[in-house]
Amino acid sequence: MSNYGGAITTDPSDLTRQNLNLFSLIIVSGNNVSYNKTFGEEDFDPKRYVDLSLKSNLSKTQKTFDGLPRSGENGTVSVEDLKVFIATYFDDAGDDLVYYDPEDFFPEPQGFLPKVKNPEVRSWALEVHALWKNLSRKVSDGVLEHSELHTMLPLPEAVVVPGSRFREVYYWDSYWVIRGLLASKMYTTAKAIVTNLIFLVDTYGYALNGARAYYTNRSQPPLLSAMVYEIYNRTCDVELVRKALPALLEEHAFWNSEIHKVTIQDAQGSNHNLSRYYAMWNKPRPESSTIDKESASKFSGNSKKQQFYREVASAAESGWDFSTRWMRNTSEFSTLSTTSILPVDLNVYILKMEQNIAFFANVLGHKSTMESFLEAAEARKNAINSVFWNDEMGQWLDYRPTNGPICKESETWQACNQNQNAYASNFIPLWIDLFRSDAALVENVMGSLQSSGLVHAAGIATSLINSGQQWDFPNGWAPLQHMIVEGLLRSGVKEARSLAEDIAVRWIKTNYIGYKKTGAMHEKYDVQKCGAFGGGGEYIPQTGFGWSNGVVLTFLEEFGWPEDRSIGC
Ligand SMILES: OC[C@H]1O[C@H](O[C@H]2O[C@H](CO)[C@@H](O)[C@H](O)[C@H]2O)[C@H](O)[C@@H](O)[C@@H]1O
Repeated sequence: MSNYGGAITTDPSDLTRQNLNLFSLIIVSGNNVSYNKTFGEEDFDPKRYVDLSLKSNLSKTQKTFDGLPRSGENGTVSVEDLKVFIATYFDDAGDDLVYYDPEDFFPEPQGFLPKVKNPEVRSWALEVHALWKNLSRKVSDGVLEHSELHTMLPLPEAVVVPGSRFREVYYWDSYWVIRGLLASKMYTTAKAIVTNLIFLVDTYGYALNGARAYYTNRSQPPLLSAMVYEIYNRTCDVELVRKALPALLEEHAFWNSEIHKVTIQDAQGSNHNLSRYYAMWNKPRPESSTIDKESASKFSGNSKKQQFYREVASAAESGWDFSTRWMRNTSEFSTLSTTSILPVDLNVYILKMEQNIAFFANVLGHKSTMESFLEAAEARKNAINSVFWNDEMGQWLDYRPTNGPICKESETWQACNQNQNAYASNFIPLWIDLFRSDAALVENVMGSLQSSGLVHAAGIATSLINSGQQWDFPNGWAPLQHMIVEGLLRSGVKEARSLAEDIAVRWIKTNYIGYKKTGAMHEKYDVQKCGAFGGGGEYIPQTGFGWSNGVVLTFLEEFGWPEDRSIGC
């Protein structure tokens, strides 16, 4: 288990032990191979190289690599030699996961989306449902027997991957995959995903960003308790709750540990504890090493570079990699300052975790745990209201303490430190029953959402800033649509329900038209145009796609689709 209390717990030699293969070593150590300029095709993706697995042990492979002919001042290896070397010593990326036929998959499960009456929509929904088969995998015997040759981690159960370059399980994606699997009645597969995440918490002390050795320095938005809650709601599986509770307590401690916890004193002098993202890593991300090095080249001096790398990895921990949300100057990527920001959504997820732990403790009869987590939830709710809520705007805003990097001593709250830019995350508290139980508040927030400029023809934009980063305008992401729609829907306010349905219909249509045009479900969409997929960021747009499939199925289950409603834009 990792000791996340320290500043950095994982160095490259540690990574080697944890299966990070030769390519990550080459990339991490900055060896003289310039991949992005001299090697590979136009769609070069550094992640591919850290996903390859070694055919035999590292020392032999390393020796051969060291012996390759070099030229020029930098001792560059030729593209041809490198290609031969890779083909000889590595198996392909993706070979370490094998296709898996989920036992609970049926082409048309009993009771599938009963409210979807329109035949065209129904037949598409069945195609989306069938994608679970394409995305189901299990780790190969090679990974289980020789994990030192792979960056893939040896998960005990079958997995559902997002798709394309994302060949491994991702933490927060799994929540929407599970929501979709529940609509598809695939309860065994949903539980297997949770079992894998519990395995990661048991092994590392927290749920990793993804199931790869190079993700062992950070987590992702903490939604494990929400996954267990949804599965329990459908299956009443008390054993699952019993298995999950210790892992959830451990995860809660992780997010409240020294590196994540920040104390803010409000205008009335009361102290509030909130959490931030903070990756245990201050080097280039192995899966995006060439890109990170190039971005860091602006900084002179090791310590500035290291701080920048930590901000980058922490933004990846947020799931919003990358976004102007994390930049002090929204037009300058190098001003990334993730660890200096208290994010609304992270604290909402932790509040949900606290509520869920209290609920599970009650199910298992652990009264004192229940009471202490009800108290923790109440305290965090107050903190969210005191630090993030902006009454004039009717939104919850990220908070950036005055003095830049968050210091140990408690900071005093100032209104001007709230980030007033419109982000979809400003509305995520609606997802929590504690915030949506007040009808007047819901109406206020709903009005604010409608006038924010975020609601577009094909869904809710991530932000209003077109920065070229993928978690900004004009991209819309399935998880953000889902949390806001579900929040509005469950508020019980009539107008909020109809706004929720309106957004869900726009989202379903854009997914449908995009699917008909391209034959695929996409990772993100362009909310300006119905049927257009999103772009920007550091990799080419991906298809598959776990959370998009999950959200479409969840929306169709909730709202249905009447026979006479057109699916065209
Ligand atoms: O390889 C670059 C980054 O890719 C991941 O982030 C994106 O995809 C994930 C899977 O769908 C998603 O969870 C995340 O929100 C996306 O931004 C990965 O999670 C990053 O850590 C990684 O550096």
